[in-house]
Amino acid sequence: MNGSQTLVVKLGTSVLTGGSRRLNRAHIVELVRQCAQLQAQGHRIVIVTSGAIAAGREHLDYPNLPATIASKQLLAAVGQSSLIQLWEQLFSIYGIHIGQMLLTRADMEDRERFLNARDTLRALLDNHIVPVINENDAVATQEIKVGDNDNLSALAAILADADKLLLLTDQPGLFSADPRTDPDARLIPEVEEINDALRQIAGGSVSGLGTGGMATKIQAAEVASRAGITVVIAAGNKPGVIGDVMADVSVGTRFHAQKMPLETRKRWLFGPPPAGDIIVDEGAIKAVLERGSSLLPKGMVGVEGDFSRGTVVRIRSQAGRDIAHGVSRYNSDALRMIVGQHSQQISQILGYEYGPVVIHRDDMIIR
Ligand SMILES: Nc1ncnc2c1ncn2[C@@H]1O[C@H](COP(=O)(O)OP(=O)(O)O)[C@@H](O)[C@H]1O
Ligand SMILES: N[C@@H](CCC(=O)OP(=O)(O)O)C(=O)O
Repeated sequence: MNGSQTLVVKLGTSVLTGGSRRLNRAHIVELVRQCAQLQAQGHRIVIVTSGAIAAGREHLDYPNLPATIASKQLLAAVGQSSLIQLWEQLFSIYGIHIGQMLLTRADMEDRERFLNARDTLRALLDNHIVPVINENDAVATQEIKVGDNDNLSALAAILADADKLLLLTDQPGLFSADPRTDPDARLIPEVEEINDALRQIAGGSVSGLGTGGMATKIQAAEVASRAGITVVIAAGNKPGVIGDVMADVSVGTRFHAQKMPLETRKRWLFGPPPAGDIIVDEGAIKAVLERGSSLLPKGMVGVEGDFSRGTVVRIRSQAGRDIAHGVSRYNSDALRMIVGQHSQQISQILGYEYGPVVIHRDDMIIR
């Protein structure tokens, strides 16, 4: 549908519990209703949900546990299942299916895992299933976790190729100081640029429910806005807030998406030097350079080097000309088997497939 947008909605523990010790079902169903309405209009919605730890506490009737990481992981393991059941129940009221994705930082930093997560997310969205994402708290160690769902939602927004990221919390937006402690704090409606002065006004969470407060929301806004995604921080209990953000009605604090988003997104994928070469014919060079096409197996004439799926490789001509660099959707062994073949043959030859293209145009930088 024309004008269809992808929106990632992050709901903090503060929103899901309404500041109480239990999940506020009546409030969550209202947010689900807004999401269902937007999905019916052709938009794509991704939910990033906190609340597993709070749900675990509620489910186990507020147990007396030592203040350790293991206790939090225990609570998250118990609570995540109640939490996902709740999302499932509430979306089913509107006949919408959900798909659970539990991620860690490791899923974003390893290229192959990044691509796998991105494929799953896209497949869910293509099939009108709402992805419901949380950090995999039960297994995430200090080294591999994102640590807070604000930053996780920014990564999810990049994965989903989102237009907008909405961080719903218990305040109307970002204030000039923490409104809980400073009665003179004013709402900041627009942020053009995130700088040190702005970072300083954002404090941590004082409610004891959330993780990170406004500080992690600003970090998330920085990551997402640099990737060309508009970010809004707003109150979860503001009537019609999700629809307002989708319709660009002024609400909460809006961070402008930065320019040249595609290149920034691509750069996020790149970094290491190419791990191998894909040699292509003249037809493929024309398609890539003149028509901005993805690279298909048909245009390949050879593969050099050993690399895994998700690795950055060079596309070059038979004469050795550097054409483009891009993320290969297949490993080098698989590519050697499908050199020169039609895309329809891929699954027959390999016994599996990751789609018809070898390197997608969105994952490619022309040299
Ligand atoms: N400059 C600020 N503007 C608004 N809120 C702030 C600011 N600095 C700190 N905060 C605090 O951040 C809290 C929201 O973050 P947090 O408790 O982590 O909630 P969530 O569960 O929604 O992520 C607010 O309740 C507020 O006390
Ligand atoms: N993953 C954790 C939430 C972590 C988090 O960032 O919480 P919040 O600040 O409330 O968004 C959970 O499900 O309890």
